[in-house]
Amino acid sequence: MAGDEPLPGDGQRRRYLIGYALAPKKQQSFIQPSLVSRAAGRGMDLVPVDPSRPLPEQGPFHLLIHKLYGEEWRGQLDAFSAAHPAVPVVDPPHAIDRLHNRISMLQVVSELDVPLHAHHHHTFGIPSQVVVYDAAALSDSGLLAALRFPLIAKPLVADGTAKSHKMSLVYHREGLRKLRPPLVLQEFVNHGGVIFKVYVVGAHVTCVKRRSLPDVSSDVLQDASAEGSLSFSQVSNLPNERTAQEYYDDMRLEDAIMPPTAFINDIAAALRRALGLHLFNFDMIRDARAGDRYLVIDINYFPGYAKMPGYETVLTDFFWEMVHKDDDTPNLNPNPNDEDVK
Ligand SMILES: Nc1ncnc2c1ncn2[C@@H]1O[C@H](COP(=O)(O)OP(=O)(O)OP(=O)(O)O)[C@@H](O)[C@H]1O
Ligand SMILES: O=P(O)(O)O[C@H]1[C@H](OP(=O)(O)O)[C@@H](OP(=O)(O)O)[C@@H](O)[C@@H](O)[C@@H]1OP(=O)(O)O
Ligand SMILES: [Mg+2]
Ligand SMILES: [Mg+2]
Repeated sequence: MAGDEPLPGDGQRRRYLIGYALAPKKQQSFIQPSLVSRAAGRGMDLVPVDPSRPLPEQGPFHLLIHKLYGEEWRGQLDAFSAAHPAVPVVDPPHAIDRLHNRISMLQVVSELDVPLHAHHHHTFGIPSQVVVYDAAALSDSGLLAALRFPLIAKPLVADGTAKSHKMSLVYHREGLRKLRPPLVLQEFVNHGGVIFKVYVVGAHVTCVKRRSLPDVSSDVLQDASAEGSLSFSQVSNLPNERTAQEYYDDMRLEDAIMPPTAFINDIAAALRRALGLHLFNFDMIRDARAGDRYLVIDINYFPGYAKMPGYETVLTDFFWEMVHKDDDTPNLNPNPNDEDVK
């Protein structure tokens, strides 16, 4: 049974079992020895879940974290939650689903309730965009009338496959012909080549700067002989080898000013509530045309936390909060010094 029984061999101090169900690549990046030992020092053991075996044969778990998809896995989680309603599953599949479609993903941003008066002239939103389901719609001038070039064409589905990250920058109408719907056509907004990635882990929020696509000049847009479109994939996640151009981009990255912390925290908290998720990040750009206007362009479930400074501490605190969520007695010492951490 998952839950309150002390585990065998527990000794004096109660231990907690945290099951993780992750794809091999994710497991390799996220489950670092430094995270495992920090969590162990707080009484929490991270153990891999084998999704092909029934969950009741594994565990007993006090918390399940996962980034796996498919009907079978969903069935396993539903059965687990029905049997152990008190054990948190981070996060519920139905809440994650919303991030698998680039329209529903950003819709939530437009509906957020953030007290903007608290943030002076800072505002946020999303770029103008339309969804295109079939090739015929690409030549529908009515549909495109609402958009200004350049555009970014993004696959409608964001399901973690390499295909779902393959994008095109489209400079003019001709460039639309090569595209394969279903996709989202989104206005490309010049933003100084820097993107802000905001990592959310429960109530914790960290914002980091990353390199982004460079601004598109009006010369490029007016050059009728230029290629109509340019393909790319995961620009903000590129390896660290740098060309001269990238070296220059890095200098711009250092110079870029972070958005105000309170502004970011309020958007993150509102998004967390609206999405019903604990683990996600969102990408924000600063609209170069409009001073302090920020646009959310992407939201990712369970992103690459190992790239976040101090991730071991942040994630360990989060696990601790989750396994103690239903404790009756208020904990007087929620942040004890870590034990056994080398
Ligand atoms: N509307 C936009 N205006 C300007 N640049 C954009 C816009 N949308 C995306 N970009 C650029 O393209 C990159 C990829 O877009 P997006 O983040 O939507 O893709 P993704 O594949 O989901 O990324 P991730 O790896 O973060 O999941 C962004 O990091 C940013 O550099
Ligand atoms: O490892 P995963 O497959 O989860 O890849 C995720 C990747 O994290 P990684 O750095 O650990 O690869 C994330 O990077 P950051 O935003 O944190 O930079 C981001 O690109 C997500 O969109 C990816 O998730 P996907 O959209 O593909 O599901
Ligand atoms: Mg992104
Ligand atoms: Mg994404």
